[in-house]
Amino acid sequence: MIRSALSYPSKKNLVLQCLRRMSSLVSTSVSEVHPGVAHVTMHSPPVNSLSLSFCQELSQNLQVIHKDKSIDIILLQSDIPGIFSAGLDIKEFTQPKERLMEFWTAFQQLYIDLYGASQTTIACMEGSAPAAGCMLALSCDYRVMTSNTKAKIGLNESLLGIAAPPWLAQQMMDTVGSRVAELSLWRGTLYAPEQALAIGLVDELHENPRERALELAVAEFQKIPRQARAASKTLTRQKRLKHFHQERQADLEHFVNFITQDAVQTQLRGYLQQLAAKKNKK
Ligand SMILES: CCCCC/C=C\C/C=C\CC/C=C/CC(=O)SCCNC(=O)CCNC(=O)[C@H](O)C(C)(C)COP(=O)(O)OP(=O)(O)OC[C@H]1O[C@@H](n2cnc3c(N)ncnc32)[C@H](O)[C@@H]1OP(=O)(O)O
Repeated sequence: MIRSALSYPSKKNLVLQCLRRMSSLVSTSVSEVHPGVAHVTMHSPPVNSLSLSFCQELSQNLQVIHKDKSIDIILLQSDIPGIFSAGLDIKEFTQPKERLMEFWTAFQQLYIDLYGASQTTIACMEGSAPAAGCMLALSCDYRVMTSNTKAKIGLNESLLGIAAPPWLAQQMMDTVGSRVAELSLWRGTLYAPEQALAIGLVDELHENPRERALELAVAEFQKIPRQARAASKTLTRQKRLKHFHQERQADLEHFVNFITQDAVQTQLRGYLQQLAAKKNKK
């Protein structure tokens, strides 16, 4: 089910391209909520976990927006209460090798499309963002998180018996500094909003992140000339993206070799069982 609320008819280009996709897309929608400002809304119940098709769809929507020169700010949000994104779909890790490769390639592409977006991007987190959910947020330029203490954010991969890929670990280091990242990576720390704010993992807490993000976009960010925002992003991100492209194939091989190890597969199955058991206890 795709929900599209393109409220500015003048943006024909964006509208038409999104409408064309509506028949095949199921988990994200795009809507222009203010001139130049687009919401990208994730809706893949129960927890917006990033499956192969979800990664591909999100990427495609971002690519459509990238081409639309009338949009200069993207607000990434979820409409599942209490959840931003649960990170990668763990069930994908148990698939055959060819599918694993396709999956990781789609996840890499999503990183490129979000981290490399020329538009200014704001993550509006009304709920938890573990692991690759945190990657989505780290790839944005600005992060507004709910002040609800039930929400958590961080890189918890080590608790699944795996590790974040190097480029995600690097995003964490770039954002919170090496030492805090180092500790949080091996501990798999998930931070409550106040803690996340204290270490600089998020930029602001707000009881209504969507409202705050739109206010920031219009009252603050759009006042800075678009080309200056884009050029500033290039200054800070170009080197990382260039390196990523150089290492992309090696990263893919590394992922497949790592994830297909028997010990890792056993650990992941155990983690999925823990999640199911937790749900049954509720
Ligand atoms: C030099 C050496 C380097 C080595 C590294 C090399 C390469 C890299 C290798 C690997 C990298 C792999 C990278 C991984 C990044 C990831 O994103 S891993 C995913 C991590 N995510 C999580 O741990 C989140 C787990 N989920 C939760 O904590 C909670 O579900 C929640 C998000 C906080 C929500 O809680 P809530 O109570 O609302 O919901 P439930 O827990 O009841 O869940 C509902 C339903 O959803 C299923 N589910 C939850 N999360 C996932 C998920 N990530 N994938 C798939 N399914 C998920 C859960 O099982 C329930 O399912 P149901 O019982 O069938 O309804």
